[in-house]
Amino acid sequence: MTIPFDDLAGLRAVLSDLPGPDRAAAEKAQSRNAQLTKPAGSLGRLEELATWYAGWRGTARPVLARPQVAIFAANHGVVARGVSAFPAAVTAQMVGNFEAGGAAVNQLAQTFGARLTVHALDLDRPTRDFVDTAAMSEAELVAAMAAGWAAVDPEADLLVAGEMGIGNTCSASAIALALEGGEAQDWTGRGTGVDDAGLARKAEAVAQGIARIEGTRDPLEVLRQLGGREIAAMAGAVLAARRHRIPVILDGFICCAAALVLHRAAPGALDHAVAGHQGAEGGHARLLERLGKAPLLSLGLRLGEGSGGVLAIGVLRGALACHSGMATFAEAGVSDG
Ligand SMILES: O=C(O)c1ccc[n+]([C@@H]2O[C@H](COP(=O)([O-])O)[C@@H](O)[C@H]2O)c1
Ligand SMILES: Cc1cc2nc[nH]c2cc1C
Repeated sequence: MTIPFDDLAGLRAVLSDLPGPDRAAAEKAQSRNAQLTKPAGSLGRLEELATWYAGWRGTARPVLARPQVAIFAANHGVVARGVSAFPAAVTAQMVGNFEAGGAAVNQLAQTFGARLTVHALDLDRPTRDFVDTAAMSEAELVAAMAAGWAAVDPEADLLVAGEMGIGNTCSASAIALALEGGEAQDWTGRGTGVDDAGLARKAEAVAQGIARIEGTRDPLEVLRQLGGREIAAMAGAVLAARRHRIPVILDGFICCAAALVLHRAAPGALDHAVAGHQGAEGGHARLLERLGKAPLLSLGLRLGEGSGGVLAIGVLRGALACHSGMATFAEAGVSDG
């Protein structure tokens, strides 16, 4: 599908015209759920998950056939400030590892039957250091969001958006602080594992970046100012999924910061998304609260690369297998009470 925007005005137009779920399909799914051979409500959140998925796919008895995991990679100028435990070169090295099948997400995607696509975004051209200046120009922001949009397979029936980018927890923290307020420390965590001095440098970079753009509230402008490309691309991908009515499972802190931009830009923009997990990164739990999303899993992950979102495909698969495969009371000849 062609990309329906080539500038910020076009992006805003897309955000103001988001499709909703198929309510009739969701109602049919709800009524099927009520007839399945189990005490009402006994499958807990699996029941609402199946109904939610049915509504977005427009069918009362859906199956999950073509999940896609899209990983976006980019580099960050702010890394020069010593805000990560790893050097920027690791971003490109890990892209090679994804392509060779050697990363955690490769194993998880294979285990949960998802197709993995990897999208490296101008790795040789890091975004500018957001402490000093805007991370991206308008054209760069639009290009990164368009890359995210284009990465989504319109035939997919589930999207997990993931990322790889040394330094990107710093950028994600700054975005969260700009949009949600509070103190830099509230949103700044250890990322790949920085020590106390690194954590202090990181919180300082976040605070300075926010001071530089003081008063900027527009979510897309916050994203342009604070970067990075993979965060913008994830936002573009989640938006494209909405256009195709493809349900989304969100991953960790950085993915949720990308989602937050959409959430603040258009109320309800994340209705087609669930939170895959709550990770260990400082600020992720708070961010999920602000998104109004309860995580499906809580495993102490802080890897990124879509890992927690892919694990949650297993939960969704379980929910849909029960919903679409179970017998009704009438079919099984079981007394319904
Ligand atoms: O997803 C998360 O919550 C998460 C938490 C901590 C680190 N990461 C990953 O680690 C990298 C960013 O960490 P850092 O310390 O370089 O900012 C990036 O590649 C992320 O995928 C991811
Ligand atoms: C090795 C490594 C793998 C990653 N995967 C996602 N972020 C990462 C960061 C590092 C450092």
